[in-house]
Amino acid sequence: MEVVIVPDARAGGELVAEAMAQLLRRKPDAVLGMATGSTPLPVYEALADKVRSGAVDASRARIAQLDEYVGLPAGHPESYREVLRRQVVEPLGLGMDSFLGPDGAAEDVQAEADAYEKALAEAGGVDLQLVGIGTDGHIAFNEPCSSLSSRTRIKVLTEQTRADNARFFDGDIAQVPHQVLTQGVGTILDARHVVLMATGESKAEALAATVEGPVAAICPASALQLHRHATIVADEAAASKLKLADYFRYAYANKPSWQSI
Ligand SMILES: N[C@@H]1[C@@H](O)[C@H](O)[C@@H](COP(=O)(O)O)O[C@@H]1O
Repeated sequence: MEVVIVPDARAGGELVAEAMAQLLRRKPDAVLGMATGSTPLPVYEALADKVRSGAVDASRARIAQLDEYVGLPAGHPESYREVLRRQVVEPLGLGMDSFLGPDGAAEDVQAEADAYEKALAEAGGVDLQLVGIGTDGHIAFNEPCSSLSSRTRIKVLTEQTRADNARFFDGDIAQVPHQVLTQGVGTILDARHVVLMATGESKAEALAATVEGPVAAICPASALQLHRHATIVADEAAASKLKLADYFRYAYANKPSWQSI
């Protein structure tokens, strides 16, 4: 995996948005897997700027959802479908016909998960999957000890993740659902390129386990070590516990100029 240490979240956002733009120039109907949370926001802002300025045409892009709360009523502002509609689909000038995602309000949740796997396969698979990381090393909503070959399915959140996400629910953990639908670790590994973005000190420990620890289900993000094209984009604070940080900086500074992330 390549580890790119950037000065701040804004620089990371620009780098990842440019990789998405390059992909769209090469493959205009690419499937972009988009994550929720605070971390990817600079990517979405930078990509929308590129679309507005005409630097890239995203009109044929397809947007795929990573995970979703179970049981929030359709249209709930914190359902990830709504979050991605506000933060990605609309700013890129797309309609929801470009969007792929499971319905967290479906009655038969496992059937919905299976249908989502099928929809992703029929769309030709995800070209670039952006993920964040939880403080416990989760990717999407694959909590510690998730199967590293899991597919989209229902999961129960840890208390820590619910506490971390309570800020989106008026700071009230009681409003954060216990159950979620999430792409599995195996589903994420099927994407052609996976980009994990991490910013801030609170992610430093999980990031060190992801990059330099063993591949282990206790840190689901460590499964990215098995991916042939995984890129970690971390700011200085998130990278602060990496033992090989100097090597990663050196490698990035000396890579071929034609090679993007
Ligand atoms: N399901 C999401 C993850 O996809 C995200 O990576 C994580 C971290 O969010 P943040 O980027 O806000 O720290 O939050 C949630 O748990």
